[in-house]
Amino acid sequence: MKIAIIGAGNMGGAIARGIVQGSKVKAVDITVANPSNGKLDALKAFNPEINVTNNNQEAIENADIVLLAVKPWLVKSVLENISFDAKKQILVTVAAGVAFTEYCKIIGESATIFRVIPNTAISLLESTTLIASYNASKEQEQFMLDLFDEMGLAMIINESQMSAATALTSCGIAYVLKYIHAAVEAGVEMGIYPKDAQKMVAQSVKGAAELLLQNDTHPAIEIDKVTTPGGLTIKGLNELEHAGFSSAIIRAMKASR
Ligand SMILES: NC(=O)C1=CN([C@@H]2O[C@H](COP(=O)(O)OP(=O)(O)OC[C@H]3O[C@@H](n4cnc5c(N)ncnc54)[C@H](O)[C@@H]3O)[C@@H](O)[C@H]2O)C=CC1
Ligand SMILES: O=C(O)[C@@H]1CCC=N1
Repeated sequence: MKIAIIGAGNMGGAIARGIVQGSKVKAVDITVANPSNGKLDALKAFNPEINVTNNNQEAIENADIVLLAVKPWLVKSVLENISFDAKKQILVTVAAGVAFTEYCKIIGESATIFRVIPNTAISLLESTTLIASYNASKEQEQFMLDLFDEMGLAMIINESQMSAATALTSCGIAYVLKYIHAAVEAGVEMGIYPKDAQKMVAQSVKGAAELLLQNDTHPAIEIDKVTTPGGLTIKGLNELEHAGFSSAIIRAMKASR
């Protein structure tokens, strides 16, 4: 299985590195294309067996999968400037907010296409990756699921849920980081060194996530375990709600759909 990745940025670069560390595709079978050399040089330094090029057409020659990792507004021009073979090749795209119908207009309705939305934790193989398919067989879906499962947790969903799920996971990681940033600032104001505060908060967030993932419980049950009647936590929780915390999160998620 040969994969061409067009665009070596945050997503394309991290996916190339992630695939190399997995078991599904060999480094020699990956070719990454990017207009400038800096990111390609970094990939070569990571694993010299990865092929790199400045030429998108050269990258996709002989590829079974063409993975598009450019900004959404470049998708059309990049696809129009390569000779993608919809009979032989599978298109995988990470562009957020670009529907299957848009790709069909360029490469035809019979093409097999996957929309894949990772988040930036893919660089640590800790992504939540959403996958929607168009014209794909069960075997092709399973391959994509297995490929991205090696870079975190991958889930197959319908395209109709892609925008909402992207808000929760791919945009959502930024909202979690925003919470961490704010909590660290609170720690600094209360006299804790930023580095210490960041460790404390980040590990607390990791612990909270693990409680839910490993115990499969509800957040309210875990919150109840923390909250002593008349104690410290309830004072802070009520402050959060007076300031509209839950409402702000819900509005943020809905705004980024
Ligand atoms: N950053 C994120 O958290 C996520 C991004 N996405 C999607 O991933 C896509 C890429 O985003 P990032 O990796 O963050 O952007 P980026 O800007 O880091 O990477 C894009 C890369 O494409 C290259 N490029 C530009 N024009 C090109 C061309 N004509 N041919 C080949 N390569 C070209 C750029 O040099 C750059 O290295 C976007 O469509 C975005 O919607 C999806 C999920 C999460
Ligand atoms: O902000 C964005 O549009 C991209 C897609 C999801 C995460 N980052």
